[in-house]
Amino acid sequence: MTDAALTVKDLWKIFGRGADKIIGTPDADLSRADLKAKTGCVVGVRDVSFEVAPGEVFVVMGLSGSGKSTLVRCLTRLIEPTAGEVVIDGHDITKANESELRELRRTHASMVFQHFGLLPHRQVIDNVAYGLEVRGVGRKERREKAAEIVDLVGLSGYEMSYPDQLSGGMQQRVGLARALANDPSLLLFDEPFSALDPLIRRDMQNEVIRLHHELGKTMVFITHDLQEALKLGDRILIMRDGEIVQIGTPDEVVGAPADDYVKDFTSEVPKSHVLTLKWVMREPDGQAVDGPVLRSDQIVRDAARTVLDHRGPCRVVDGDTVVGLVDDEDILRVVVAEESLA
Ligand SMILES: Nc1ncnc2c1ncn2[C@@H]1O[C@H](COP(=O)(O)OP(=O)(O)OP(=O)(O)O)[C@@H](O)[C@H]1O
Repeated sequence: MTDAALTVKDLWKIFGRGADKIIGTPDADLSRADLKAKTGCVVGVRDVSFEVAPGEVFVVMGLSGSGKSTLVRCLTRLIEPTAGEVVIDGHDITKANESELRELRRTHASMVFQHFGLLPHRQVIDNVAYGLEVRGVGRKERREKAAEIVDLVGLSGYEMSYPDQLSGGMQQRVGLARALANDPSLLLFDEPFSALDPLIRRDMQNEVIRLHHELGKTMVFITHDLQEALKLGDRILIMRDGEIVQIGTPDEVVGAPADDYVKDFTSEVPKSHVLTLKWVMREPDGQAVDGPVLRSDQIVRDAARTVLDHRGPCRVVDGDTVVGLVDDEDILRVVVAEESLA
């Protein structure tokens, strides 16, 4: 038993007839293309395991067709997994019967979709209150709760509007409010901002960050956009052909990409915005050093001014221990590499 908010163990989804007979046979080791050619079945998710800690923002990213949507839908059995285990908040989703599953979806895991899925004939307030209504919460109480959440997502004044009177960004705020109204322990986002204009999209990302600070909910966020993943994620799972290629913090994914697929994703990222000093520092050489002391988990860009303003190397610490030194050259190496990309 772990205290993870979400545990996914040996999860498989194979689409097609006879899919459940493939796992455990040599055919399960075939590549996606070979399995399709031999059996007609398509691997959506292949033997995926990971844990998400309470309060963590866990991003799943990969190119189109890599299996992100299938994975997130398997978490609440909107798609039935072929094999494996999913435990949310101590509840084994894979063993739940229909009514337990409905209850789990209502109270433990809410989903925000790209196509908002709002009820067009209902006002904002009743869209947000819908989940509470289904749970049998009385009209007065659910409207009060919904009004609170509408305010929380910045939609005060629009309670009585209908979805088609709102912009895409605002509709997605309603989607977010509706998911939050159930007070779930886990929020699942399936590419929620992909259809929005870049500026609105940025606003919504900031909104998610703000809500996360305020509410501390555990989040699983699907995206194909690395910038979005780096901005939001405490950790990022990178998928290809249904499989995990790498799981790491943003600086690990950028600083030590697992293979060329990940390297390709990260090659255009401004490294100084993501890498921490840990990735650029040198070994301490035993010489006495004075001046500024910086934390190893500080982002290079944020530390740059201090380092560049100081003559000679600065100490980098982990707690009380000096773990390295950085000087102008170490900082400039990252920044100059970045400029050569531009
Ligand atoms: N119902 C289905 N039947 C057969 N194959 C499917 C089905 N749903 C998805 N697939 C296949 O499973 C693989 C993973 O698809 P999935 O939609 O999960 O990828 P994705 O990473 O979410 O892509 P996108 O970003 O385009 O949504 C793809 O090869 C897809 O064609």
